[in-house]
Amino acid sequence: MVICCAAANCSNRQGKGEKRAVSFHRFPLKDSKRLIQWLKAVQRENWTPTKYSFLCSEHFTKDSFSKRLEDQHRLLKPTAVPSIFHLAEKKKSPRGHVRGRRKEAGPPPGDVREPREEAGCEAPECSALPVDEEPFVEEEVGEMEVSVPQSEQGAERPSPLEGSSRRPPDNSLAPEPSVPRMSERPALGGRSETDTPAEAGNSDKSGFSVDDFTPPGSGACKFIGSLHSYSFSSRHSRERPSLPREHLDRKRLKRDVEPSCSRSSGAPGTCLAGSTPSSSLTATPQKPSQSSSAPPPDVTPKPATEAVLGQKGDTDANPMSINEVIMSASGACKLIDSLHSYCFSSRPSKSQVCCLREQVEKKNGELKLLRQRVSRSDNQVKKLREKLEEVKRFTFPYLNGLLAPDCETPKMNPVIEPLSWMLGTWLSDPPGDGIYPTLEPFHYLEEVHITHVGQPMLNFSFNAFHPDTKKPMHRECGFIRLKPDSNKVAFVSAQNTGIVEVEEGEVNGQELCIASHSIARISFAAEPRVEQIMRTFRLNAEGRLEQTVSMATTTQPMTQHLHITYKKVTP
Ligand code: HEM
Repeated sequence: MVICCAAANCSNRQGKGEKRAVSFHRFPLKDSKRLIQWLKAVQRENWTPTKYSFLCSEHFTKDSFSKRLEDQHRLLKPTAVPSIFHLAEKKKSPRGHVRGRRKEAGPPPGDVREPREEAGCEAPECSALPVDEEPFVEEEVGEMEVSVPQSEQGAERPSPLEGSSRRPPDNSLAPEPSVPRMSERPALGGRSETDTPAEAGNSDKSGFSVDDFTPPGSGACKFIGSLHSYSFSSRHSRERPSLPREHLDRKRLKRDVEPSCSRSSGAPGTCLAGSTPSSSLTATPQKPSQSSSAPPPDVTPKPATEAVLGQKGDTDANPMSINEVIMSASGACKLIDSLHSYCFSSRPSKSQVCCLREQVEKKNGELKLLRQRVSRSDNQVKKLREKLEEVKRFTFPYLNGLLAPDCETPKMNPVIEPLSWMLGTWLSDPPGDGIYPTLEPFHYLEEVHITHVGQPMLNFSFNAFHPDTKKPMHRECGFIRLKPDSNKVAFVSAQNTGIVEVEEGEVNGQELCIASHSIARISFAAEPRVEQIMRTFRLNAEGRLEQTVSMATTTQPMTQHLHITYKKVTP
């Protein structure tokens, strides 16, 4: 790491051949009031300091410094404001360097990430210093600044006021005996002396490890961690708009991971760049004795840049404005931290969603089973209905008419009105009685349908069943007509025994008396032949329909054959 002075026309940098020590001091990023004072004094346009920006001690008056009691080490006073600048002219530095005016739109000089070719840090070793030029970086314990004394190989030891140490010519990073505080610091940088940039691959090249922001196994946190990286990289890009991103990344990769001891091959423990995390901008002074009595230093690897330049809590600055610099110092990380908080707080919801999804899938499975059960039940119900219909047909065949679907009854023809009392469905009640001289008495069930369809006639059907077996017996059907404007009735019937007959008579009130007018029979009808038939229908006082049938055969005179009473079951 090379630290350069951010002042225009100042080429002071750490590690450059200097005859005298110059210390470097961070910009007071956390003290907005004083930061503005610094920026006004620096007078650099379109530039914003970052935590990697420094001013060298040449821009401060002598009274800006104080001495630490313990070792007379020079400290920048917390109220110091730079005031010594050479802004207008080019001049040759006392050390022979030409101070070129910095490019205003270029990346910040003095920034440790500044490319080597940029003004103010043009030394080729800026990004990869030879080991023997590896800068001695001392973490200044005074408030605000990191004092980075530079020493030249073989140069005289600088005064305590200007710096603190130099490295031995043999490239040993052994501490200066007069600066025990440094010698007591082991190589606590983000990497050990044997680390190589490749070995530090887990660390972001900006000096921040992805793991710094990413809890293991957390995809969301990795994303948020990338926001951190973007926060730094995007600013970096804005500061170098003319450079391709790959170029920038390559440079940053190379430069940012190299703390002052990164390439050191010196003896272990000689790396003085490894500052502790306490090297924040508000670090309090340390006594030399504290080091000797302090517990063993934390050897946990730290991100390289953090180890060298300060805590990662010191956010980089946004180059857009001073206010944004201040805001970004605290706001950006707060925002990202809040994303972390949201990330963690939202996880229970995600698990709840997963839980609910499992429940929904489970319910869907149950619903599928229920549908299968309902389907099976529907089939069972269908089969049961079919069985019931079959049972009804066999048990109460005369009820078929009752189960017939309803249909709108047409308006009755007035001609048949005298016979309207016969309309309806009738069931035998009690069973009918059959008698005849040649027969054993018997009983039977009968279902009668007497209807009309709007025509001037009645339609009838008589269906007899065996009372025990329910098997069909005698059946006949036909029509009953009325002669208009009279009570004369014609009864036309066709019987299953092979007889077709016409009976005529009169209707009187609720009684119909008819007698055979003509009887026809099939050639193979059973004997004895029916010679004459007489019937009487009446509606009795109880509202029941009664029928009486008498007949005369070739062997028997007119004798009653049937009597039955029906109970009306439908209109
Ligand atoms: C107007 C309608 C009917 C006429 C004209 C009629 C006529 C006859 C005749 C001629 C016989 C033979 C008698 C004999 O052998 O001497 C007979 C027998 C018989 N009829 Fe009727 N019948 C009628 C209605 C019924 C009805 C509604 C039943 C009810 C179940 C019935 C049941 C019987 C039985 C059981 C016999 C005896 C066995 C047989 O020959 O089949 N008849 N019927």
